[in-house]
Amino acid sequence: MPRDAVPASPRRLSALRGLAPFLRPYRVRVGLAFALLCIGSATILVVPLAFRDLVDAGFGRGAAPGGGLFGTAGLDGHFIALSGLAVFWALAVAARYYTVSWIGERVTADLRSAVYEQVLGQSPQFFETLQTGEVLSRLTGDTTLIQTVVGSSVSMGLRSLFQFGGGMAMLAVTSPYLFALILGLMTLLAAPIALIGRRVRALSRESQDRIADASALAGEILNAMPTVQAFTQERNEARRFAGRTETGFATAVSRTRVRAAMTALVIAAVMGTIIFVLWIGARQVQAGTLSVGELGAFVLYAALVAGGVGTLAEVWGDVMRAGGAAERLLELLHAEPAIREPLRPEPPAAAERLSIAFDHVVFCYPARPAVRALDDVCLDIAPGERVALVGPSGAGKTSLFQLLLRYYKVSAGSIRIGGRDVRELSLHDLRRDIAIVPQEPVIFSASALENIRYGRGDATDDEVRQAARAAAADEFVARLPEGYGTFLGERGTRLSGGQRQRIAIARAILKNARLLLLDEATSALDAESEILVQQGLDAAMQGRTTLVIAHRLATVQRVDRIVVLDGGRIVETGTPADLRRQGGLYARLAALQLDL
Ligand SMILES: Nc1ncnc2c1ncn2[C@@H]1O[C@H](COP(=O)(O)OP(=O)(O)OP(=O)(O)O)[C@@H](O)[C@H]1O
Repeated sequence: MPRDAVPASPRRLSALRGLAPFLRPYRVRVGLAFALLCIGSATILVVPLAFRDLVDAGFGRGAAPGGGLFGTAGLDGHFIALSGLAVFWALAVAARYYTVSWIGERVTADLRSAVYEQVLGQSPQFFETLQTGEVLSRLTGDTTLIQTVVGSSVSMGLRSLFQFGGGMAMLAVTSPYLFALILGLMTLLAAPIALIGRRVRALSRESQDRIADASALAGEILNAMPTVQAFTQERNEARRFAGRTETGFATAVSRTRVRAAMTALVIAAVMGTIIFVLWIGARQVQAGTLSVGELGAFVLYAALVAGGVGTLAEVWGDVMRAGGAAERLLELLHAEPAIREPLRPEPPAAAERLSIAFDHVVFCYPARPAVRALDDVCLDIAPGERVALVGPSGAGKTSLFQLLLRYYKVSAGSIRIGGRDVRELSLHDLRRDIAIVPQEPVIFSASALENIRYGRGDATDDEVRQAARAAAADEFVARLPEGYGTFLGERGTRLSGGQRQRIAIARAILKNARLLLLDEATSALDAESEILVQQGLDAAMQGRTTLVIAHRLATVQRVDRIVVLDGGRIVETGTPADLRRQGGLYARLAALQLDL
């Protein structure tokens, strides 16, 4: 079901209350806005009275002495007073508009930042179930809805409510008979207009959904352009998009048709009522039971009431939609990260080199609780030792890295770094001690310099260059059009796979952490650059506890120990030479790869 089509429920509206903490810091401004709103509304309710006196004093029989709004002022006096009222009203409206919009923008900005910060603290498990596109749409679309409501709809609604309530009261005071007439006509016309209004709302939601469909399709396809072109699907994709746009057009047209009919009905109803009341009122004026000014004031109040009702209907729709938006945002805001920080974290170990210990570690991914990705893994790694993890695809090598970084909770057993259980360290301290080169390096849309500096924000330009040299990245970066200042494009699209990998290695070297994790760090490199990068990595591994995942066994011949994983279990450990002698899984893999 499209999310906007969810019917209104009290729960959705009460979600708006969850926004109160965001308004609280600005309560003085909120109070000011409310005061301005009251002043503005009161002023507009006085205008028809002034109008009545003006007409009666100027053109009619003259106001009763001392009975008008401005006492016994003459025609000029009335005009001056009326102009004064108009200026005052204009100023009050402008001041209210500014204050309320300011609050709306401020609250939206605070809400966006708060939600974003909360999302950044979530563990990877969170992103497995919630698509990033969904988070983005909540951050932009839903916050904009709330901005509309806080920054204008609520004040418009309150103003219209005042206008409606005040107008009705003044109508009753000005002429009870005509008021009763109008009330009767309005009740008669309310039902058909409300019915059509509901249909318009449903259709406009539908047309929004159709637009969202089309842009979702475009988003996916634009991200996959090389594939689309390689399979020469441009025409098909254009047709698919045009199809969805057409559906959107058809929905929009049927909405417009209903809306046009409704506009005709509303105008006819409002004008009909006014003309009818004017007619009856004119007869009363003729009969001398009503003054011309009173009739004029009555019509003005009737227009105010009609305007108020129209705005209230519109605002109600906005408020309902904002209720849904608030619900979705608060859901993100109150999402508890699956990985909890310890209440009283231990300080990290002080040693220069850190040991790692996996103690009977069992691990199932939350998405597949029945499958053990790691099964009773026990592994002690001495400080400064270099250990290679090898094994077939899906054996659980990357999962070990994920657990070291505490992206997930172990299902059983424990992991210690430098003697401290990872659960007792703060996530910040734990991850500060780990430099990782992931399987698929991430390049940000920034310069080469900034991309490497991501490893350590306070590194000098010289330190960045040194790290780049160690990762054999210096030479290719220097040849880029603007050297280190070259913009690398979104997701690093302007680099080759091997170049991306070297940037990631330089970043990890620059971080200079006590543990180094390499996940197939050199898989995308040609033989020549691999030798260069390997030299850089060898330098980086010096004196550092290092875990290397490698499929190509040639790259891990110089490590201290090889651990062979299969189906989530450690099946062999030893030096490369030992393992070949044992004639197990490693020996088979080595025979395939090294002895060709
Ligand atoms: N997020 C996840 N949710 C559920 N299962 C997962 C997830 N990530 C990995 N797995 C599963 O866990 C098992 C181990 O995966 P892992 O990535 O650790 O293997 P690997 O040895 O690193 O493989 P490769 O060498 O291909 O990278 C695989 O069967 C995989 O399908």
